[in-house]
Amino acid sequence: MAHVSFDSSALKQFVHDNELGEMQAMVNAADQQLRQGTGAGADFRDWLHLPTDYDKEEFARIKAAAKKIQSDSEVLVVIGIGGSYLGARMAIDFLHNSFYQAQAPAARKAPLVVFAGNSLSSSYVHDLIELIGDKDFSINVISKSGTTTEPSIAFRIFKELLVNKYGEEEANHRIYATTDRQRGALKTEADAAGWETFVIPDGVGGRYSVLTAVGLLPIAASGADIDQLMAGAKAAEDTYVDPDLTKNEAYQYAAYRNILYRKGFTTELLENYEPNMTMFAEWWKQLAGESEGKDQKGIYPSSANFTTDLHSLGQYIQEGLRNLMETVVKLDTPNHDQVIPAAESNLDGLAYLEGKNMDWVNTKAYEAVVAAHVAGGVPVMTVHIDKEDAFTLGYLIYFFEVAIAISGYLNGINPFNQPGVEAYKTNMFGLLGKPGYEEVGAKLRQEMADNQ
Ligand SMILES: O=P(O)(O)OC[C@H]1O[C@H](O)[C@H](O)[C@@H](O)[C@@H]1O
Repeated sequence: MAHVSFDSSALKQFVHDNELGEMQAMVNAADQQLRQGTGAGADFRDWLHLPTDYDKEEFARIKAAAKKIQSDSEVLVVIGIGGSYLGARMAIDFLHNSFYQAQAPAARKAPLVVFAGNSLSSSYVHDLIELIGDKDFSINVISKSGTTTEPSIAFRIFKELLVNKYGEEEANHRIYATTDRQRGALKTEADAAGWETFVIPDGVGGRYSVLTAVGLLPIAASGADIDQLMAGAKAAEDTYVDPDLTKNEAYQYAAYRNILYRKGFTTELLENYEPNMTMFAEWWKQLAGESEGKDQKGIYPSSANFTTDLHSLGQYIQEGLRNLMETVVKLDTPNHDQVIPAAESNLDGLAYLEGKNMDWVNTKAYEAVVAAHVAGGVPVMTVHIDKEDAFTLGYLIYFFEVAIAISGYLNGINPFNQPGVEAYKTNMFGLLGKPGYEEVGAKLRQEMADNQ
């Protein structure tokens, strides 16, 4: 049974039968660029074989560190942004009880994993400090570059809190740094203080790093099964190797979204019918957006959460500007189902659903939405997942990673760089007065004054 399967049956009115086959030659070329390393960004392809070639010694250390954190901390503060944040966040949401954050520690059997350094909000930091209160805590600071502003600021604050609570020596046993093997400020500081460090391999970019220590340590600390996560990714690595579009569903997805993009469907909504998959879409948005949005082109990745957003965005999707395509990640079997109870009266008009399972209703909603949106001119693709467990998540992660890489090459860009994110940083450093950015700051301040 396929753990992840791709369904393009709702595309009939948007894509002719011949079109997929006509992408085959381009897909072969993209596959070669990716697998032979002949494409742009070839130095960042090590995620391709991570599920097989990961560092087993480090993997064991990750598990040991997770155990230690579980034994001595009620809270784990995970500090990171972008690719150093979203993977762990989405996986923890995906793999736990929906109210995991609110569960009593005994039921959770693991520390509460909270995230910081993913914004510059001072209130958020204040509130998190209040949440930690006098609880025992540890810090996992994650940054590939080791110099990103948001996590650096948060780390200063939480490190100070930790040192004040435990003293320098014990604090050093409660800080876990995940960073570059040898470069960057974080690595230098970690070495000087003797923190346990984990490596973000050189050949793995941030948005492709969830199956490295970046994702694995927080996920393991949360009590989820990282062996199964890797096993699922490995199964996907073995599955999506043949570039033949009749056989490779990840490549099919990449090809279809490019066919649709070239017809003017320039925004893709990643959708779910499970609230605990909201963050999965956030992870996917970085993966797709940073990989593909460059050289003044690329599909704009967006998301919607159903059925919730059918009552807000639904109107736009049904009848707004016709540049949307949708990709639903549809869970086929929920971990827990719920029967709609019988009631004495039928004042709510729900008698016709008595005794039915809620998930059956959810699936009918999905089928109804696909039909309505297709009729409204929105192409819909579906990625079915059979379960919401660690194995399936690993599989799903790999499905999207490989699909987005192929998709980027199909659109003629380097899927593994992100030059555009530097523009705002340079301006911000100028305005903040960072040494070396004085000229930028002066120029910007002048421009702002002129515009007043
Ligand atoms: O891990 P870091 O070096 O701190 O980077 C965190 C994130 O910020 C950057 O601005 C990049 O756009 C992202 O690709 C990266 O994932």
